Amino acid sequence: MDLCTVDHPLVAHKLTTLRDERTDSPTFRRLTEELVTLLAYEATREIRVTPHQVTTPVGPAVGVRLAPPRPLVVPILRAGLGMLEGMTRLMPTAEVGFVGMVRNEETLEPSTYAERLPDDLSGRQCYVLDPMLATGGTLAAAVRFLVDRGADHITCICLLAAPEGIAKLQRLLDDLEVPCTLVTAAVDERLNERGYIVPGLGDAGDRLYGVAG
Ligand SMILES: O=P(O)(O)OC[C@H]1O[C@H](OP(=O)(O)OP(=O)(O)O)[C@H](O)[C@@H]1O
Ligand SMILES: O=c1cc[nH]c(=O)[nH]1
Ligand SMILES: [Mg+2]
Repeated sequence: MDLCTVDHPLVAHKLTTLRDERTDSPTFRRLTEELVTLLAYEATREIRVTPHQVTTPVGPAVGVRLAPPRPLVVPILRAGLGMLEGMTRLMPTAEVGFVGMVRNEETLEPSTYAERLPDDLSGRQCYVLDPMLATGGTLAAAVRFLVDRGADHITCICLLAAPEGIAKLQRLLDDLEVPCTLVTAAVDERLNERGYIVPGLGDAGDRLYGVAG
């Protein structure tokens, strides 16, 4: 798995406000969308295009357009839903599939409670959205799921990643035969004893949807 940490002052600025415990839910949601749009620019570098000719008011121009089949964007519910709008704004023709996963806060093991994806993902480029890569269990299971369905190119977009989670993802996806890239705004210091990213931003799902603010 390739790792891309997006090093950009605007990303760092927005991420700092996102981390701030005083940032309320509406602002948190808006910043999440803005950050995803910035990360998506990097994350879609390998998106497949095909030559396409148009006529400008002055004459013919050869350009490109996205190649079929349409890319698939997969937010991991619940927190990943906060990233969907920011992604589809950049790629409005993408198809969207959903996976609902929750981490057991005692064992830190993920379980899947919902899934709505195309049955056959052969030849599809997939973009998995989840703000937090902590122990890595959730994202590893989601990537496996997509590859088992035939996806042949996977890009995961996270806002924050822990070194432990990146290492686990590398280990668990070692045998993957399709290209897989992780794009993140930052790699933080470590996980705490409860599996939370330090310094992180707390519980992303709660800050997006759970806590009034
Ligand atoms: O890397 P891991 O250790 O597996 O943890 C990361 C997962 O935890 C969070 O979701 P959570 O389980 O809290 O569900 P939620 O989105 O409904 O809040 C986060 O959005 C990831 O999906
Ligand atoms: O730091 C963390 C770890 C898992 N899930 C979160 O929302 N935050
Ligand atoms: Mg949560």
